[in-house]
Amino acid sequence: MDSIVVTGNGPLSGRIDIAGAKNACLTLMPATLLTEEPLTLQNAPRLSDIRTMTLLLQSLGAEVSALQEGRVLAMSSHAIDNQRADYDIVRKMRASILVLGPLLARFGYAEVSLPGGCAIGARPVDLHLRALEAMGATLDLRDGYVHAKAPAGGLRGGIVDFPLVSVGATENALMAATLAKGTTEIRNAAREPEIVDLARCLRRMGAQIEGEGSHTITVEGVDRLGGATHRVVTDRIELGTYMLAPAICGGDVELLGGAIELVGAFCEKLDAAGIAVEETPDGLRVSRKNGRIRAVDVTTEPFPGFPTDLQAQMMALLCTAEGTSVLEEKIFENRFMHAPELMRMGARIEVHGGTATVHGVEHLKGAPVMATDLRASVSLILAGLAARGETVVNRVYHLDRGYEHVVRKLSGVGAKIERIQGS
Ligand SMILES: CC(=O)N[C@H]1[C@@H](OP(=O)(O)OP(=O)(O)OC[C@H]2O[C@@H](n3ccc(=O)[nH]c3=O)[C@H](O)[C@@H]2O)O[C@H](CO)[C@@H](O)[C@@H]1O
Ligand SMILES: C=C(OP(=O)(O)O)C(=O)O
Repeated sequence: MDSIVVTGNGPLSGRIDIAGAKNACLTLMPATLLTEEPLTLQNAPRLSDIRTMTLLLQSLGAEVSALQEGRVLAMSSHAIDNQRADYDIVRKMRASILVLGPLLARFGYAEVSLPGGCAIGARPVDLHLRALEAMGATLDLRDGYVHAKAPAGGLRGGIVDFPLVSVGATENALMAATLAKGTTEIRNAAREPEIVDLARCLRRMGAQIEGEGSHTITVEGVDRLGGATHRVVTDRIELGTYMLAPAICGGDVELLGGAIELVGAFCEKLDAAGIAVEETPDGLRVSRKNGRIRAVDVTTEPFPGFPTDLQAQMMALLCTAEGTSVLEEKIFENRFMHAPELMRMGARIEVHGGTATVHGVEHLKGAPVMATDLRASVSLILAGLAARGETVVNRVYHLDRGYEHVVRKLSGVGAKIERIQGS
């Protein structure tokens, strides 16, 4: 298995291109299932999760071609001949559940393997299922699969009232509602930029949607959707991750394609920690002058709050802050697995349930560490950039799910980082 070797070597400077969002692309791709006309996505990230979604769509009979070195995905679902999403693919990626709503809405039937738990938490899909039931679907859980059936005549609009905010369940409900008969109101909807991006793409395909980005989304079902070409929104998590690179080891880096509105709550915490962020014509510039980072407290929340997907990376920064920071993880019940690995590098962290208390130390020391999930992996790389000596991050396949060309991007701004091929 490959590993990444990072050696702390001082301030960074230069520019990093931020890719299209993994989490937007993973919901835009299943939207192809809603129409027999072509859907083309531009600014797609080149990631293993995107390849997994490609395989899943192809297993259903969709045509998916990666053009321009993977930056453009040309898809067509005119010949879907299978409505069963198999365990072998679904188990690799939780976002696979996002084919359920579109398949059910267009074909009236779908079988999708339950994705199961994962390292960061149990992550049930009950809210996805409740949303589809509110549109008249009958669901049966058998042999580890969800067997979903629409009523005769297709899904019907209804009230989907989520008891808690779920990004994926909002996406499934939104996609299904576009082809349901009548009006669907999605209450307590997620407001993430990826939801807004999905709604914009669906609207280009002919859907009638209002209210995306607010708590209530209203969808007027249409008989059919057409094709579209859509540019995937910037990846706010990749953006935040690379904003932390100059924050953690000093310097001045411009993030091309970045925008404050994607990372508002995160920028407020950087400001409190003493990191300067300014808008430029091409994106955002982050700089850190001399002196230590200040400790800050962070609580993860649904958008527009501080994202759980940046919690691990923020913890890496706070390990060397002056003072004590408290991080509260409110979205996933087991998302501090990076803490013991950071402690191997000399960090002082105490974890009690969903709270991690980080006592800042002067500096971290390089060590061999193990990546446990996607964002944990990159937090260890960030910590390694600021540590004294060499850090070897093992098990980097998690990283390939969500970060394209991480070595090229970071070495382009002066970091000492290389990938070692495993056996
Ligand atoms: C592919 C993708 O876009 N992944 C993102 C998406 O995941 P995902 O869509 O899976 O996350 P959710 O927003 O659904 O999860 C939020 C919380 O709701 C719970 N829940 C969710 C669904 C459900 O049916 N029942 C239930 O109890 C989850 O266990 C979790 O505690 O949003 C998360 C929260 O911002 C991000 O960390 C993930 O990177
Ligand atoms: C948790 C993440 O992704 P997924 O929902 O695909 O597991 C993530 O992007 O940090």
